[in-house]
Amino acid sequence: MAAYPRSAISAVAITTTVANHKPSLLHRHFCPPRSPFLTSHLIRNVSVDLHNQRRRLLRPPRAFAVDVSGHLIQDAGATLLVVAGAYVLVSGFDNLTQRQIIEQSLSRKLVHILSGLLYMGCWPIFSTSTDARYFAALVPLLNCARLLVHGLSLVTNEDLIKSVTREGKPEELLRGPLYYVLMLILSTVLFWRESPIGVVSLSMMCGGDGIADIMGRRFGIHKIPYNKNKSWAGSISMFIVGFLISTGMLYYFSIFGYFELNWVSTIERVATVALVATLVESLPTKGGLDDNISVPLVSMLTAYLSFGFQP
Ligand SMILES: Nc1ccn([C@@H]2O[C@H](COP(=O)(O)OP(=O)(O)OP(=O)(O)O)[C@@H](O)[C@H]2O)c(=O)n1
Ligand SMILES: C/C(=C\CO)CCC[C@H](C)CCC[C@H](C)CCCC(C)C
Repeated sequence: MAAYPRSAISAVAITTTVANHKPSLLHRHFCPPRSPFLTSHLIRNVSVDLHNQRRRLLRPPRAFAVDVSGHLIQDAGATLLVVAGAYVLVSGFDNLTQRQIIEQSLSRKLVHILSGLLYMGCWPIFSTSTDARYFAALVPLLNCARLLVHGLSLVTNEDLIKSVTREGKPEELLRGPLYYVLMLILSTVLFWRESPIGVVSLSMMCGGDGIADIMGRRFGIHKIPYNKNKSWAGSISMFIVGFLISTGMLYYFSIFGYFELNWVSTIERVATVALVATLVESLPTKGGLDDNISVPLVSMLTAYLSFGFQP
């Protein structure tokens, strides 16, 4: 850094800010320029017109404004896109159920598996702004409002009821589906894409718990000794698929650089979370906690204890 005249460094910082719109302004102000061509070019400019360069030095707030409005547009666009995606998913499964291509119970579980996983899969399209998580959380929040309005029968929407309830009663929207979107909001705001805790917990709730139902209904002949409503097929599937989806999602987010993981210890930790979540899901819960609350919460606690808090 000492090799560069201070004026040239500031000029480069401002020029690169306007040209690149990268997130950290401070970082760019204190890093040497990357291109030697750019440096010599700017040094020439600076020596020719010091007055103009001083005027440019007064402009960082403008560059900052460009960054902020860029993030705002990106986050608002991403939110709209994901809201539309959620609408298409629910209507699409209603359509498949109406045409009797799939049963209502399968549609409900596929919406359960896909909506949360696709929602997480969309997180990288949000900006690097600190507010991005709140924009993302708007999507389950809007769905939460939708479930409340229809669950309380203030408005009737057959599509939503057919694709996400078991018996087709509006009040069912106020249980499993509502808890599900509340957990999406909680995890988004608390952990976002920056911590493995939220990613693993939501993967267990969406992928693990969802597959336990699908496999348990089809192949669940052998029941678990302490719970005649659950089967070995359901629980073993939950453990294996929950583990695989969690690891896959962690890998996906690590590709974007949101966190770096030691894969040997990560695999052990994810296996622990999957095991604890599967055990909790297999317990008898007559009138007790819904799986959409117990599975993500116990996964968060176990992941917190094994990964440590990485907000
Ligand atoms: N470990 C598991 C989990 C579920 N199932 C089967 O999957 C179906 C649904 O289970 P579950 O999700 O626990 O039922 P509910 O809580 O009543 O429904 P939901 O969670 O979908 O609201 C049942 O046939 C159950 O036997 C299973 O065999 N083994
Ligand atoms: C049936 C469900 C739970 C019962 O166990 C899931 C209910 C899902 C909600 C009605 C819809 C949630 C939508 C997500 C917040 C966003 C999905 C976006 C994506 C791009 C499809």
